[in-house]
Amino acid sequence: MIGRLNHVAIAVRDIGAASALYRDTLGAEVSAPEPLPEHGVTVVFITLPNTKIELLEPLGADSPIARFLDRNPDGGIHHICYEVADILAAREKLLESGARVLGSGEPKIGAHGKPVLFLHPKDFNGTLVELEQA
Ligand SMILES: CC[C@@H](C(=O)O)C(=O)SCCNC(=O)CCNC(=O)[C@H](O)C(C)(C)COP(=O)(O)OP(=O)(O)OC[C@H]1O[C@@H](n2cnc3c(N)ncnc32)[C@H](O)[C@@H]1OP(=O)(O)O
Ligand SMILES: [Co+2]
Repeated sequence: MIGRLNHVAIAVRDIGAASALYRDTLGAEVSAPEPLPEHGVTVVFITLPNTKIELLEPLGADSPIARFLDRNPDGGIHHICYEVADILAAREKLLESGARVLGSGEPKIGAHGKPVLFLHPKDFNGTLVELEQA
């Protein structure tokens, strides 16, 4: 079902400082910050030769990453995103297997303009999984 690793997301308190670290210290290609109110985050993408790193800073009072940062004050790896060819077919198969699809269960449009879904970390070895339709 899953294909390429689309991105690894890191939750941060200060996306400006984290961007500067990747750009100036690690010499990476870093995008401008983009606020995504429907996801409760501001996002920056770092393009690597084989995948991307997604930096996430909380946006708004109900950000889904606020509690994560309370528990991990220095930030940390928040989720991994795998590509799937057909997100609705993937969802049906996962639900049949007993996995929990987060939120309403309906895909939202993600940072790349494509449908995304999230799977509960307790069902995937303690790792929050995002699926993005390729
Ligand atoms: C930029 C757009 C998009 C893209 O296109 O790439 C994005 O990536 S948006 C990214 C932000 N959006 C989301 O994360 C949406 C899905 N997330 C959620 O619905 C929630 O964050 C969550 C996963 C349900 C957790 O919510 P929270 O309020 O923190 O729940 P709990 O505190 O009750 O935690 C329950 C349990 O799960 C553990 N947990 C929580 N988050 C993670 C995590 N990121 N990785 C691993 N484990 C996690 C938490 O520790 C709790 O464990 P216990 O204490 O043992 O019960
Ligand atoms: Co993501």
